[in-house]
Amino acid sequence: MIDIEVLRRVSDTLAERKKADPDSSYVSSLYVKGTDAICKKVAEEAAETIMAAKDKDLKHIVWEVTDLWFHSLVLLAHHGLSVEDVLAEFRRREGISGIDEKKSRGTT
Ligand SMILES: N=c1c2ncn([C@@H]3O[C@H](COP(=O)(O)OP(=O)(O)OP(=O)(O)O)[C@@H](O)[C@H]3O)c2ncn1[C@@H]1O[C@H](COP(=O)(O)O)[C@@H](O)[C@H]1O
Repeated sequence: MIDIEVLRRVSDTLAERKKADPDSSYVSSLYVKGTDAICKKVAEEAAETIMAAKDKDLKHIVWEVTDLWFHSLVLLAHHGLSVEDVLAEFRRREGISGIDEKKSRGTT
C-alpha cells in the first residue's frame, strides 16, 4: 500500500506555513514572493526532471520528481487547494481510459 499519508502531512504543514515567518520557512518565503516565483520553481523542477530522465539517472529522477511534487503542492496551497483536491480528481478519473475520454470530447 502506498504511504499517501506523508503527502497529507506535508500538505497540512504547507497550509500552516501561511502564518510562518519567511525568514525561517522556505515555504513561507515562496508564498511572499507569489505565484510567479512558485510557478518558476515548478518549471525549473520539471526541466530538471526531464534532464534526469534523459540521462537515465534513476536516483536523480526520484529526487527531481519529489522536488516537482513538493513545489506543485506549494502552488496548490498558495491557491487554497491541497493534495486532497488532486486525489479527488484522480478518484474521479479512475478507470476511465484516456483513449476513451479523448474520443468522448467534442470536436470544438
Ligand atoms: N519537502 C520539502 C522540500 N523539498 C525541497 N525543498 C526545498 O526547496 C528548495 C529549492 O530546491 P532547489 O533544489 O531548487 O534549491 P536551490 O537551487 O537552492 O533553490 P533556489 O535558491 O533557486 O530557490 C531547497 O531549499 C529545498 O530544501 C523543500 N522544503 C521543504 N519541504 C517540506 O516542507 C516543510 C516546510 O518547510 P519550511 O517552510 O522550510 O519549514 C518541510 O518540513 C518539508 O516537509
